[in-house]
Amino acid sequence: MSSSSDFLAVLANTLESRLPSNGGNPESSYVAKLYHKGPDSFLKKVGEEATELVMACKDADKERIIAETADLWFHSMVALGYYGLRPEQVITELARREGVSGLVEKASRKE
Ligand SMILES: N=c1c2ncn([C@@H]3O[C@H](COP(=O)(O)OP(=O)(O)OP(=O)(O)O)[C@@H](O)[C@H]3O)c2ncn1[C@@H]1O[C@H](COP(=O)(O)O)[C@@H](O)[C@H]1O
Repeated sequence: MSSSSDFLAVLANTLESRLPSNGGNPESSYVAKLYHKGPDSFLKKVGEEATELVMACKDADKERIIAETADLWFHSMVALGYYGLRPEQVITELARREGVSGLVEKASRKE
């Protein structure tokens, strides 16, 4: 397989193709169905998957942690796609933060 970010880009292209404006069919596609129903449908899933990830971590169940993280990332990407955003933009934001301690960044906000 190509790099992880390439994979995310391919998945994002698939999600984009499921938008109503691109002819996504809610009868044959789970993502198109979410987009057809509107933001509440996938925002609810983001909340549910985050909670399920917390529970998997509490149980220290590594297989479930991976599966629930995949569900959370996937539904977050569905949200990104709906708002016309790309995973590359999230990766760019994380890269921008690279090397900046969270403690230092937080302290800089208090000034
Ligand atoms: N990565 C995923 C993916 N991960 C999870 N899911 C679906 O997300 C749904 C919700 O997961 P849950 O565990 O909450 O299952 P559930 O209890 O049945 O959920 P609900 O009934 O409440 O929706 C399930 O139907 C999963 O199959 C996914 N559906 C699609 N993809 C990707 O999106 C692409 C496009 O999918 P379609 O639009 O369906 O063709 C696919 O080719 C995949 O690459």
